[in-house]
Amino acid sequence: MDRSEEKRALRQRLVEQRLKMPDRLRRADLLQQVMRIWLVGRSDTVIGAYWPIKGEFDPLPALHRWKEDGELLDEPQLRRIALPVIDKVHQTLKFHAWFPGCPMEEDAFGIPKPKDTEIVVPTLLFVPCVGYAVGGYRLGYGGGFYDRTLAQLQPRPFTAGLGFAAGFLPEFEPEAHDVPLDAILNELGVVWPISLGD
Ligand SMILES: Nc1nc2c(c(=O)[nH]1)N(C=O)[C@@H](CNc1ccc(C(=O)N[C@@H](CCC(=O)O)C(=O)O)cc1)CN2
Ligand SMILES: Nc1ncnc2c1ncn2[C@@H]1O[C@H](COP(=O)(O)OP(=O)(O)OP(=O)(O)O)[C@@H](O)[C@H]1O
Repeated sequence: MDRSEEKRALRQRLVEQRLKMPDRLRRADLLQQVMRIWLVGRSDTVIGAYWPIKGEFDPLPALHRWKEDGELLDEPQLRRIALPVIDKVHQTLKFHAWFPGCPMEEDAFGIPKPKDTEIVVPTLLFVPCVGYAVGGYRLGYGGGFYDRTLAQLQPRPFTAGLGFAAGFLPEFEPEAHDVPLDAILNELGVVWPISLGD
């Protein structure tokens, strides 16, 4: 098997396993808590996330609460959530404002995306992971959209991968185009960067 066939087989196995996860609700609840605690230390006002597919963790409930927390704190700048929209020409992602109930349409992969809302520039991106590894490396669906987007975005947003513990890949070998994530969170806590304690 060559590298791309190997990655395809690995993706398929991880997605099937994720869809079958018996305790996903509990694990998702834990990861929402990890996200909320982690976000307390950040000062972002625009966060990019994703509309979950194929058993991905849903980051939107925790982000909606993050947005409401900002309103309670009476911050001068309103907090905003954004979702990715594929730029067909450049094969990269742009981020459009999203709010519950916002008009949506399906993209080429059948993933709902905001319809005609404002383009915004997130300072933090939550990135969905099929698998992930030490070093901040990530396995996605093979479109290369995040790699291409991160290679181009100026200034580069802080990137935080989200995945379940079962997606951890101890033997993953990154490729030259893989842009490492700055942090990775799973339902057990922050798993990258590895903290060595004080
Ligand atoms: N929820 C979510 N939205 C997202 C992404 C994501 O990873 N998750 N993306 C992140 O980039 C972009 C869409 N990228 C995608 C790339 C490929 C496939 C896909 O369905 N691929 C085929 C073939 C996979 C293979 O080669 O193994 C498939 O799964 O059948 C879906 C989305 C933008 N939106
Ligand atoms: N910076 C880049 N410029 C051009 N092509 C790229 C770049 N980064 C990745 N690619 C291409 O995208 C393809 C898919 O990459 P990879 O298998 O790493 O995707 P992935 O990270 O799993 O997918 P995704 O980000 O869509 O979830 C590769 O064949 C690669 O050639």
